[in-house]
Amino acid sequence: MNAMQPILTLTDVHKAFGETQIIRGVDLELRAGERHALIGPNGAGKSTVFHLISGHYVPTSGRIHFDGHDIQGASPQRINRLGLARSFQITNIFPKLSVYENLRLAVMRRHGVQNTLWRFIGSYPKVREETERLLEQVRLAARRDAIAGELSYSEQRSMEIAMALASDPQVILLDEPMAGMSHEETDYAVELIKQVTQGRSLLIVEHDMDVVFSLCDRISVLVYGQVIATGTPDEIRNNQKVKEAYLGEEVAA
Ligand SMILES: Nc1ncnc2c1ncn2[C@@H]1O[C@H](COP(=O)(O)OP(=O)(O)OP(=O)(O)O)[C@@H](O)[C@H]1O
Repeated sequence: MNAMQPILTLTDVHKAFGETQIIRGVDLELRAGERHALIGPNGAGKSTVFHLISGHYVPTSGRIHFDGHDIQGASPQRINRLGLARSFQITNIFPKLSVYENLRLAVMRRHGVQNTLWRFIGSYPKVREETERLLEQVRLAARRDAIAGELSYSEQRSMEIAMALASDPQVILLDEPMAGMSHEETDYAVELIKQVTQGRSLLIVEHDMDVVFSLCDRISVLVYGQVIATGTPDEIRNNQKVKEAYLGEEVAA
């Protein structure tokens, strides 16, 4: 991985729903190995940008380049196979299966072993090993036999991160991973995210400014469908345009 090199680049990306322009020429660069936050007021278009990157929405125009590939218009499955994973709140978790079984399924998916018995048998020890490693990584080893649907709120968030890691992605997208967490849970999740994103790139949407400023190397500010500034936490804190357009007291604080 070549630090400072962009691994994901959005160039003049637009998205309209009917007549309504929501994303109005977004330029955004995620560098290899960095932790990057996308912040902005409610309705600025942050989730829409994530949907565009992950292939759930097709841009109206513009270019999305990921690790040597143009991915605008590609399917979410193809984008995931290329090495970009997005943590979804609970959607691809089977609530009645155990934590271990869920993670094993996610790991098996990566190895393409769900269909072929012979390949499944051949790679089984590897699947087990990787599943165990994931459990350790997100500190859920003690909860391996718990039913996924019965995990505490913050354990569920850890599990979603593990599900995203199962594909061994170069880039991880996290959409408000701390939403609804207590202060202690948030501190714990920040440490966890720091640890599991080592050697990967992170793009995160998060409303908790303490989290954003302590976790991220760089921040991009999205206002009304456009990135108005990108920089280090200090640069963003002192950026006049950002202060005026959006954060004001929060950034100055
Ligand atoms: N599928 C859709 N069809 C029409 N309008 C949409 C669609 N998805 C999002 N929008 C609109 O686009 C705008 C941006 O929404 P988006 O959820 O991307 O903002 P956000 O920055 O993530 O907001 P928040 O911080 O509140 O989550 C909103 O006005 C929303 O109503």
